[in-house]
Amino acid sequence: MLCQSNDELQLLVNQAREVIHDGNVADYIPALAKAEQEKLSVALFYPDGRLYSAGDTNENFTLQSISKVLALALALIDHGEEYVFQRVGKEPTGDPFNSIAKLETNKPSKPLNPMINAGALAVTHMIKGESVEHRFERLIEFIRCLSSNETISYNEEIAKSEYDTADLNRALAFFMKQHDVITEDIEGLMDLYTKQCAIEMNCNDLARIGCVLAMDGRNPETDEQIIPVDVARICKTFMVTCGMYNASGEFAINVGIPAKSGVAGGIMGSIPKKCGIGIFGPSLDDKGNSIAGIRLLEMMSRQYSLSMF
Ligand SMILES: NC(=O)CC[C@H](N)C(=O)O
Repeated sequence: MLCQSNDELQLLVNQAREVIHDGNVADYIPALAKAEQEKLSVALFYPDGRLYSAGDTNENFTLQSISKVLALALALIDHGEEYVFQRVGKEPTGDPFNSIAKLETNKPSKPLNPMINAGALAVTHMIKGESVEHRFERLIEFIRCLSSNETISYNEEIAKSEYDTADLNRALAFFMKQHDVITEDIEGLMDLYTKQCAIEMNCNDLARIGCVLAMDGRNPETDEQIIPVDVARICKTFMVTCGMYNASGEFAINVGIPAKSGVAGGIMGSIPKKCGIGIFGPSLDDKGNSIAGIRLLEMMSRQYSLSMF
């Protein structure tokens, strides 16, 4: 049986806190280094509207790489599968999320999947709109709709901090421009991408988004089909194969659910037909995943038999 109370979750949060000091907060984006390492929160959102949560649940965090799943959904809605996958692949890399290595060795020169930075930049490039501002407005409206929260916004300080220091991402983008995967002005794309990564919410909002994906793209409360069924399926499949960076294989064995993490410490889980999970814990392991968040999911998976496999 799945979790039925906040108290059950609180016990798991207390146990998972034990590993917090085995990790570190991300600091390659300077503003992220200010995060409080001890924070930890979790929320579960069920299709019948129940929400269970524990820990620092009011704490806001930026989506970072979790936004890659949502940008992919919008690009697939905008262009369809064929167009998108002509420009970005479907295979895991086994490399760190910001690696440039396989961009050069893979032929034809396109990023291997939409969950690594190169692939995400190519996907964000595909979001339709009349200007960078309009494209960002479309993406954030989409995310407001998915989370049923009209107040979702982005963190300007973190967006600017990443924009000012994102030279590795610029390098990835310029490489892809040389190979016609990206055709727009790179500074505009970096502006859009860094704002996308800085979209902010708490674990309750994230659990609601996870639940929409779990319910094949349908908002269980309003019955609105926000994401087409096939697009939701593709997103969840990438979450399984590439969602936890180059720890996705181990995570599939130890936890066994579609999940996507970000370097601010968020993890979005989506258990097909059952529920959405939102986690925030900024202390990261050496692969860049929330160390206590992973521990929490491992314990939840065992206690509630969550693995799909
Ligand atoms: N892994 C992540 O969360 C990376 C996102 C971050 N904004 C980057 O592009 O480097």
